[in-house]
Amino acid sequence: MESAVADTEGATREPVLSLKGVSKGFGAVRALTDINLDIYPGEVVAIVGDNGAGKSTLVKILAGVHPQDSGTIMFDGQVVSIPTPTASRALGIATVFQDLALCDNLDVVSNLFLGREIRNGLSLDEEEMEQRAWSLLRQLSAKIPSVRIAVASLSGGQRQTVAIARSLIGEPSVVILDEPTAALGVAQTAEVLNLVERLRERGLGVLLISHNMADVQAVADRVVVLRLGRNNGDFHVADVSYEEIISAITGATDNVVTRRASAHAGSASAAAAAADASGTGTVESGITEDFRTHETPAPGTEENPQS
Ligand SMILES: Nc1ncnc2c1ncn2[C@@H]1O[C@H](COP(=O)(O)OP(=O)(O)OP(=O)(O)O)[C@@H](O)[C@H]1O
Repeated sequence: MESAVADTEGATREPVLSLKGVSKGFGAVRALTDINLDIYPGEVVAIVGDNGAGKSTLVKILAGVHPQDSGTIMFDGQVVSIPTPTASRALGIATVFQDLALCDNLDVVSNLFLGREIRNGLSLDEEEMEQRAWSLLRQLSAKIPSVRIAVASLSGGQRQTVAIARSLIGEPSVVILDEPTAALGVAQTAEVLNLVERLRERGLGVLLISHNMADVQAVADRVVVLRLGRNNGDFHVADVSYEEIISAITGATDNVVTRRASAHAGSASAAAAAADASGTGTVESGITEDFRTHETPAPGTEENPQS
């Protein structure tokens, strides 16, 4: 699936990461079948799909947790294998899992440099690490009150920020974020989405796993839909509607979201017609944004045989 594309200046770009026909099974369960995916430098690609669609399995293959059964992974144009998490990091893929893997009792500097401490002779160079920590956090426009406080005392958004900043210490080319806003409130979510934009500005390829369509539409350039372990859509976010993404996720063109959307469109156009007649304003759609709240195939049915 790898293909060069022309950027706005006309220069061709190659994907930094490219998957071709990647499949993975667990016993009788086909978690992924023939997955194709390209990520370009400076691009945020959201992976969406219902529960069990295969998102975590895809992340784990790229993070070196599970090897794929078949298919090819290319990184910077070279075919690679990713047998271990160390191999994934060494290639330049940084994965921030939902648990963040921070040490709560250690301060921000210690967490950022954990396992990659800077030394001055035999002792740790605390001053250098502290300066680099501030510099990195400033580049990310991160709002961290002090780099010398224990991570336990930070908010959820700040913890996510520290985990993402730590992933950058190894200077990766691709960052994978697994549901980075799942446990966050509105303001903290906005902070993390700002951070994702900073990653894109640094020229990184970002793979964002998300269940939240507002996040996807706010920050992603492209959205790739997985359904029952297969590719089921690859859209430019600017060109696709919320209802089209939901249809690709659920595999149905008729579901509660699309029905509500057309009902809203119907009442909106009726209201607009009435407003036109009376000279007053229009009506906006009020569809919910987390697609998991909508109809999904029941486990064990033909629609969802894997559950
Ligand atoms: N280690 C495993 N052993 C057996 N089956 C697995 C394993 N990991 C995943 N699966 C199965 O693979 C399929 C894809 O699961 P996966 O966790 O990748 O989906 P997901 O899209 O991340 O779902 P969710 O949104 O619920 O996290 C599911 O049917 C799941 O039960």
